Amino acid sequence: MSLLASTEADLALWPDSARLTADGDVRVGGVPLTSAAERYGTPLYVLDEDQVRARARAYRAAFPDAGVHYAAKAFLCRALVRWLDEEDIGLDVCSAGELELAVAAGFPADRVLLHGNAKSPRDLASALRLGVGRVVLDGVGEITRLAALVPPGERQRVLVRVVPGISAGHHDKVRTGDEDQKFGLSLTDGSAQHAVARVLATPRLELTGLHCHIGSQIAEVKPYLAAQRRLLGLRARIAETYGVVLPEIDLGGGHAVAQRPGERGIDLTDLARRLRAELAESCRAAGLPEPRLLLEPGRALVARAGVAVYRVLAVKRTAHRVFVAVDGGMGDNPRPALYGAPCVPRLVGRVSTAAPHRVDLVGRHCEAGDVLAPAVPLPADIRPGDLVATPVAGAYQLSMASAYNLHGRPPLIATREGTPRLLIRREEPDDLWLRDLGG
Ligand SMILES: Cc1ncc(COP(=O)(O)O)c(C=O)c1O
Ligand SMILES: N[C@@H](CCCC[NH3+])C(=O)O
Repeated sequence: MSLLASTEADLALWPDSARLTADGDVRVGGVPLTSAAERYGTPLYVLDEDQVRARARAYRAAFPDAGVHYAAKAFLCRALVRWLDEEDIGLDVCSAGELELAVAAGFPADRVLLHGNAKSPRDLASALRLGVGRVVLDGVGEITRLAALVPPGERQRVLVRVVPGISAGHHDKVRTGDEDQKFGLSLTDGSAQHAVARVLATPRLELTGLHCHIGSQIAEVKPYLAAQRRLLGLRARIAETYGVVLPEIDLGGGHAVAQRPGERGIDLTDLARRLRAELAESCRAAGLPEPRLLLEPGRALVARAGVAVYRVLAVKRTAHRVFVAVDGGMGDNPRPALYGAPCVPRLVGRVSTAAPHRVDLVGRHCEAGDVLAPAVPLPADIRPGDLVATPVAGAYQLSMASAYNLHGRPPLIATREGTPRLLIRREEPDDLWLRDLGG
């Protein structure tokens, strides 16, 4: 990133509501970050409710006939679940914990999909007890385990997760469409076809469709078209062999957002148009009715709505570097350490006329690798007590946060029309000690 790009520090990556004020503060959802940091302490996560709702509406507008299921692993809390329900978005969960929280918040279980490459007995029992809409089968062994739990006379709707042989995404660790990884059933070695045959022969399961998820942070449309083609090919063979026309295909999530200045996220309108055109063409050629499309975006619904706010605790100059250490780090945002993911900080709360300097923005955890952003420009006069905020913080930060070094996890507030609401309180040392029974 050039030094200039950061001094200009436009708010393109920030929520649409973000406004710079004359004194160097930034308002998000009408709430000044300095006053939020004063009131709730730092590190602090801020989620702009209107931004989440706007993204949900953008999906509904681009995919009016599809089922859009938010991938709860990106971030989950009860208020968010209610906003999504109001915006007619379904959910994708991957544990009993996520499912139970959503249902406790009033989310209708029949609009939830349950995922997991290794579903526990509790995951499956919870899914059946709460009446989850669909279980996405990820292995042949799961077929009998699930069927055995379905009460007599009832049927559980399921999808089969297929490995389409197409992978994409920002890092090897999140590419999931290739052969020889832990997710899904291979088309190439026949496992997917075998699972389909088994499900069709299992009276307590109803196969509604095929699923794939090729990876995360994908900005191009082409990999989705290729994956859709594979699923439609299998669907056509199933129709030929068994006379069963599956009513759904699920292309998973993975839609990219801009994480750096100048970057672009996926173009939803283009994605929708090209998927729909190809779906229509392929089904016409096969002489089959079109299936309903399901999608599972996580990041693309919430990432840009989130901002993380930190307080600078220390500035250290060494022979070749300047370290700016904040009161968070890999505990609340493990993405830079895990994937080298970008993080674009800006000074908030005062105007600095000092020239930008390259610094390493680091956390306060006991690891040399606790670097939030290496070699990023911040004003040369940055000092302890300053606030630094990082945008695009709404996905896979708090949901992947840990209490490493017994620093509790940060709170999260929602902002809307100038009003902050505390949605998740700070995790205090007491919360952590309570689990330690001392014996
Ligand atoms: C099965 C499945 N669906 C959806 C998602 C959501 O991905 P993203 O947040 O990149 O949209 C994931 C995570 O990558 C996933 O594993
Ligand atoms: N946690 C990953 C994406 C999620 C992968 C889940 N299948 C990231 O931050 O990029």
